[in-house]
Amino acid sequence: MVLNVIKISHISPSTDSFSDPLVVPLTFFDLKWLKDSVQQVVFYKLTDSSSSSRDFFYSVIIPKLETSLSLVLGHFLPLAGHVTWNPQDPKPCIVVSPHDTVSLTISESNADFTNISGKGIRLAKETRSLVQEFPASCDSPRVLSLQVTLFPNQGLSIGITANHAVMDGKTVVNFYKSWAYICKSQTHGNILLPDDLTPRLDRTIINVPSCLEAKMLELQGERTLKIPQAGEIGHDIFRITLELTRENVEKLKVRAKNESTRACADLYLSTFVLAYAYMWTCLLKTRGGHGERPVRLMYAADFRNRLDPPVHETYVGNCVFPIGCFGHEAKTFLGEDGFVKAVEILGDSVKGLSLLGIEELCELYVEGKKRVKPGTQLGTIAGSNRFGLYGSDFGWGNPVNTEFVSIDRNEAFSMSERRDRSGGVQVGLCLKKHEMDIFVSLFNDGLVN
Ligand SMILES: CC(C)(COP(=O)(O)OP(=O)(O)OC[C@H]1O[C@@H](n2cnc3c(N)ncnc32)[C@H](O)[C@@H]1OP(=O)(O)O)[C@@H](O)C(=O)NCCC(=O)NCCSC(=O)CC(=O)O
Repeated sequence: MVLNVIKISHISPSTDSFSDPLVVPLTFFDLKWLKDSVQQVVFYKLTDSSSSSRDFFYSVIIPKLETSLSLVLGHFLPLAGHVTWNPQDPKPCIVVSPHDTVSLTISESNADFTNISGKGIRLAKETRSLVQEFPASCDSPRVLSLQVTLFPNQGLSIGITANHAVMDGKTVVNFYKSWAYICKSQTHGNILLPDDLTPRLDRTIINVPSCLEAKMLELQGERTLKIPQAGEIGHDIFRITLELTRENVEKLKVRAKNESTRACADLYLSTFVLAYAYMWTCLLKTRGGHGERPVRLMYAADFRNRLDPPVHETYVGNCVFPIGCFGHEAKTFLGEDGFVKAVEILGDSVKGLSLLGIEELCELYVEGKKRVKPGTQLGTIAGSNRFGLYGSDFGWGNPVNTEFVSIDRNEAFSMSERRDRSGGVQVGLCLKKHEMDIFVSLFNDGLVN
C-alpha cells in the first residue's frame, strides 16, 4: 500500500484569547501512564459517488473537520497542549500555551478500503500507517496528534494518537464523540455540547491519598517523558478482529457454570470476564510451550464510579488503574479446565474491586510488579466494551470498523462493543501468521463444541 501525506494542518483551539499559559497538574491516575500512548483508528465508508470523491473530500470534508476540531478543542483545552516536567517540580504537568495547536495530517492511500477496514486477517503494518507517532526524542511531548486518510472513491479513516499521561481510553472516546457531534451539527459558532458529552476538567475531584503519587513516580524510574516509538512492525505480523455474539457469550457462561466446581453465585460471569478468559486460553494454547513458564493477566479498571466522591463519566484525564493477576503459570490455563480457571481468576479480581480501596489496589500492583519474573507472558486489554465508539457520526454515517492500533506492539487484546450493538463483544489481536491460523481455529472450534 502507498500512503501519501498531502498536507499537515495545525489547528488552534477556538477559545477566548489568553496570555499566560494554562497549567494543569497530573493526578495519581495519570502518573501510571507517563510514557504510553493510546492509538485508535476509525473507518467510515463513503457510500455515494459524490461524497467519496477527492473534490468533495478536500472542499467539504476537510474544512468541516478542521473547523469542528478547532471548536471541540476549545472545550477540551488541555488536549491542545504538551506535557512538561520542570526540574524544580516533583511531578509533570500539562501546559497549554496561547499559540499551541494540534496537528491534523491529511493523507491519501491506494489500499483496498474493504480489506483495510475489514475484520479479516490483514497486515498490522498497514493499520499502523493510519495513525501518527509522537517524536521519539521529545521530552515535552504533545497531547494529541490526528490523521485523516482518504481512500478515494471508497471511504476514509480517522487516526487518533493521544498521550496516555493526559487521558484514558474513555476520555479519548468522549473527545472523539464530541468532535463528531460538533462536525455533524454544522455550526460555525461556538456550540454547547449535550450533558453526556460536556467535558469535566476539574482535577481536584480525584480523591486518593496524596502518598500514592510518590509510589507511581517511583515505579516510573527514570525522570523522562519520552514516549518510546512502536518500532517497525514486521511484515509477518497480522491483525484480526473477531466477534463473540450474545449467543456465544451465553454459551461461554453456561460452559463456565458447568465446568466450575464452585457454586454459580460465586462466579462473576460478565461479558468482559468471559471474553477475556476465552481469548487468553486460546492464545496460551496457540503458544503452547512449557507449563511452568510464568504468565500474568492485566487489565485497566475505571475508577470513575469506584471513588468517593464518584468522578463524572466525562471527566477529562485518566481515572483508570492497572489491575493484575500475578504469580500464575501457563499450565493453569493450558488444560481442559483452562478456560474456567481463567474465568475464576479474572472474576475474583473484578469482584475484588468493590471490596478493596484504591490504596490497597495500588499496593497490590506495586508489590506484584516487583515479583514479575523476566520473560513473563503478559495478557492485557486495550479499550472497553462500554465506550460506544461506533456511535460517532461526523455526518457521513456510523463507522464501519474501529481498531486499537497499539495492540500490535504488546500482544494485548482489544475490546469494544459490536458494530450493531446487539450484545456480545468485538475483540482483536495481532500475531504472526502461523500463530494466527492456530488461534483462529481454536477460537472458532471452541465456540462450536
Ligand atoms: C473492571 C472492568 C473491566 C470489569 O468489567 P466487568 O464488565 O467484568 O464488570 P462490571 O462490574 O463493570 O460490570 C458487570 C455487569 O454489570 C453491568 N454493568 C455495569 N456497568 C455497566 C454500564 N456502564 N453499562 C452497561 N452495563 C453495565 C453489566 O450487566 C455487566 O455485565 P455484562 O457485561 O455481562 O452485561 C470494568 O468495570 C471497567 O472498569 N471497565 C472500563 C475499563 C476501561 O476504561 N478500559 C480502558 C483502559 S485505557 C485504554 O483502553 C487505552 C488503551 O489501552 O489504548
